Amino acid sequence: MKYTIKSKQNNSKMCLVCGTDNNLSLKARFYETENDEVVALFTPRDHHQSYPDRLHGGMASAILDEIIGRAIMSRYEDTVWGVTAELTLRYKKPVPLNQELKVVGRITSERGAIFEGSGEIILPDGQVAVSATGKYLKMAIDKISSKEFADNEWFLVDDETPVDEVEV
Ligand SMILES: CCCCC/C=C\C/C=C\C/C=C\C/C=C\CCCC(=O)SCCNC(=O)CCNC(=O)[C@H](O)C(C)(C)COP(=O)(O)OP(=O)(O)OC[C@H]1O[C@@H](n2cnc3c(N)ncnc32)[C@H](O)[C@@H]1OP(=O)(O)O
Repeated sequence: MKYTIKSKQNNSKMCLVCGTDNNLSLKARFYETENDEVVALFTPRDHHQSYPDRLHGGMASAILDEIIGRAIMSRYEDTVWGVTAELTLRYKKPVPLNQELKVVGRITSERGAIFEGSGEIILPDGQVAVSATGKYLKMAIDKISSKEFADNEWFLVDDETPVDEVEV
């Protein structure tokens, strides 16, 4: 499936998944698509491994958690944020290291302060390696972060080559 990209989301400095200044981070980039999903591109490295040549399940969980959490921001132009209350994973195939991988996530339901979503890590051959469903509680940004933090540590990183489409 081909996803048309609408916009790129911000990165942060220290997040384990999207932190640009965190040497251990997955350094993932996140894009909002025309069909209201979020797509991430990332390349797991040797320091993210569990068994040799295999991404640690906790790291797979981390990026799936984040992509669902980011899908709600996409729906509300960054005015609604969430914290994870529950996350369920299904590890179907080993996730390789040192190859660019794609992740897709979306919101599946919203009622009051709770939203739910799902996401998948997709292998280069198109197979789903890990899938997740999660439940989140909406939280005002001032309960999670300060204005100073947002001003200094939440920013857009321009791509050297702009990403207009992602084929998954
Ligand atoms: C512009 C500034 C930018 C700053 C950002 C910078 C960097 C960030 C970088 C990247 C990230 C960007 C976006 C990614 C977004 C997300 C991805 C990562 C998210 C996380 O990695 S986040 C860390 C892990 N996560 C936590 O740190 C949560 C810890 N935990 C709590 O903080 C509480 O536990 C809480 C708030 C969950 C509940 O607390 P509470 O006291 O409000 O709970 P309470 O009991 O009152 O429940 C109220 C209603 O929620 C229902 N409810 C509660 N828990 C439930 C559950 N598990 N399942 C089903 N329903 C549940 C109740 O049933 C009730 O429902 P009802 O009202 O209908 O009765």
